[in-house]
Amino acid sequence: MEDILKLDQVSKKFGRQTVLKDVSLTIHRGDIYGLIGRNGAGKTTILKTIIRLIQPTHGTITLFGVSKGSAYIHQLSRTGSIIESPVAVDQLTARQNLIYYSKIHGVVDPSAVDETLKFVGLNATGKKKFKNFSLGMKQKMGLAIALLNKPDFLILDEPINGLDPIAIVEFRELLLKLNQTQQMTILISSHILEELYQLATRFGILNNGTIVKEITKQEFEQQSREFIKLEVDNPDLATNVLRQLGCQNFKVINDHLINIYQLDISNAKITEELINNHVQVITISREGLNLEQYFKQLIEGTGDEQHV
Ligand SMILES: Nc1ncnc2c1ncn2[C@@H]1O[C@H](COP(=O)(O)OP(=O)(O)OP(=O)(O)O)[C@@H](O)[C@H]1O
Repeated sequence: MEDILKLDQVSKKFGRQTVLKDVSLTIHRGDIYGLIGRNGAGKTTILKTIIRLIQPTHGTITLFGVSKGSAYIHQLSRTGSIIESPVAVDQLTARQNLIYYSKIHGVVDPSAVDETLKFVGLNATGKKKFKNFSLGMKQKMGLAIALLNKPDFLILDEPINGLDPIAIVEFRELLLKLNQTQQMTILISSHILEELYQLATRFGILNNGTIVKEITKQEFEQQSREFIKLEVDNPDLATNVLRQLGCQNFKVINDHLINIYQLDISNAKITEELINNHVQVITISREGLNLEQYFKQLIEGTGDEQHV
């Protein structure tokens, strides 16, 4: 699998504050990589070091196989980005902005402007100027500018922050389309886990400037799958009862605990059969982690329910 981006032990200090500590992460071609972290964790700093808005204090960043000098800058032309908030010219319309930025970026294909406007859904905004756009329109404008040169790698810093639920869905669909139809690799930072979960294929979890875990969505789903946690006085007898109930998929964890991964038999039925067979049920509960709980467990932090 081709690596699009690799950070190897990247650190960044601002004065005496260490903001990134030995950050290592890898993004493969075709990934939608969700960079998760609380406010101030260092997400924007990582993205800025990638696009060379700031220089790391230590470490190596390799983009499309290149890590140094003007060759790196050259590879940056294969990326598109929105860092912090989308930037466009206030006094210009959507179309005028795209014409302006296509000149700046040296985009030669004249059809790129209209195609891109249509793709992001800003083709009917007429004479409305960027300064009068809604936040959702501004994000789409930022995306359109980032897409003008048909990048292979898109870097987005909290692009859905502040968007209403419909705008979030629209934005998500645009990104999925880019990934699925144009094989665009996407790095997206966010602290809105639920949203990122629906989009990303891999996650990097950042806490206090350190990547504490990289995990694919598939691995996460395996680790977080629901199961029944059964605590009993006699696991040997309990497993016989489970088999009699037609349950094959369970694991004895220790001399009290059994995890049951087959969820088609109710807790009530299991409890009833165990009691009938003189097994004492100490506790029985459904377990499983969503991304938010997983994240909280990893960083052992606090936060509100939706946003960490
Ligand atoms: N140019 C700078 N000079 C000094 N400190 C900075 C600078 N840029 C960022 N920081 C500090 O680095 C830390 C990480 O900031 P960063 O913006 O990367 O976090 P973040 O994870 O993107 O947060 P948020 O979700 O709030 O955007 C913060 O403590 C911030 O104050």
